[in-house]
Amino acid sequence: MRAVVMGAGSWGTAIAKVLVDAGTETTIWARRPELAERITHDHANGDYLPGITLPDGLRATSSVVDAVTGADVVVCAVPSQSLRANLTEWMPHVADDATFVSLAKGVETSTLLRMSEVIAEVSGAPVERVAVLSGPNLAREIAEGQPAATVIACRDEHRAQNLQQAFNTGYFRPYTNTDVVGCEIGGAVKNVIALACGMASGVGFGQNTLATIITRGLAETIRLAVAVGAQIETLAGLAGVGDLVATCSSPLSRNRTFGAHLGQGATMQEAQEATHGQVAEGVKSCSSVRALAVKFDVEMPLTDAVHQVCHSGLSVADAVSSLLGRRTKPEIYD
Ligand SMILES: NC(=O)C1=CN([C@@H]2O[C@H](COP(=O)(O)OP(=O)(O)OC[C@H]3O[C@@H](n4cnc5c(N)ncnc54)[C@H](O)[C@@H]3O)[C@@H](O)[C@H]2O)C=CC1
Ligand SMILES: O=C(CO)COP(=O)(O)O
Repeated sequence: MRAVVMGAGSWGTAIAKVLVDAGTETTIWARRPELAERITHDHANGDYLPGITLPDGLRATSSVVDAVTGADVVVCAVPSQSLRANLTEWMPHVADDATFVSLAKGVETSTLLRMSEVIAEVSGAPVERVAVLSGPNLAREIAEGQPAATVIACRDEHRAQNLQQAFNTGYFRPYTNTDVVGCEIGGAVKNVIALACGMASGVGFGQNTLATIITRGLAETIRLAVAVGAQIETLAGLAGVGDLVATCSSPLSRNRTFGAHLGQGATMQEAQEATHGQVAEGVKSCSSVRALAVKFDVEMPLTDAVHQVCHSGLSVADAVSSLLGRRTKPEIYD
């Protein structure tokens, strides 16, 4: 099996290292030729993963044709809102029977499509050839070889099992799942909830508040996921609660960090500058997740609040008051 990782940001680079460590022949595509050079010659990607030594076996290129030609597995490692444009450019060079793996955690704002749906639409591939990799996987920890597990979801179980072998190392343990919808909704919504946790910690609230946001965030994630067609068990797994807890608790999370700046009183622009323009997917996905919730008639108060803070100028303090001022209700309802 020959894999190509399209995108040499933090997660693309870490997952390329995983693939090589798993014994899979791997190329990584970087937009900038100088970055491809550095990965090839210095075995480093200091912009995204400073201090990490990449394996000698990892080949890098900035040529799309060179990267994609002959690849059996195309791993899509660019941000959600730019996946469509990137993939459109790559497609003329992708093999007819290639398998796609999406790493992106978001929902397209212009169409409300999940990333696997965007891939199927742009590539014309049947959904059985599109997989998703998602779990509690902060890139830096994985690149350091810290143990973690993940989920590889694909409607074609046999394909998921082949991918499981391609990504399986002594420190990175993939489980298979056929519930692509559950994994994708879990991954997209946890970024929004991580923004809320960041806001709370930025304000100075403690663990009770964070646990409340994580738990109620999971409740609204489950409501949306099930409405869209997911299995509830997936949200109790690595791509649901696992990723939610990791992202909401870790200072390494870009979404949580972005939210923390807002909680400390920064404007959106200041938060963007403070996080050096790094992608915090939840900032855009809170709009598409909220729109999906409206479409499926699902109540998502935390997502609503994050959306209003990020896009309607609501202050974090007012968002807190409005969340706590809602009518009281039972913990469990449909
Ligand atoms: N960093 C992490 O710990 C994890 C990230 N993810 C997801 O993986 C996806 C990629 O994330 P990262 O690698 O962390 O992002 P990143 O910001 O570190 O890197 C993005 C890569 O995409 C490239 N790119 C191509 N077209 C682009 C465009 N139009 N705009 C911006 N960048 C473009 C950039 O050059 C860069 O190489 C995201 O959806 C993220 O949510 C998932 C799990 C872990
Ligand atoms: O998806 C992630 C961990 O699983 C990374 O989260 P951030 O994008 O918030 O850094």
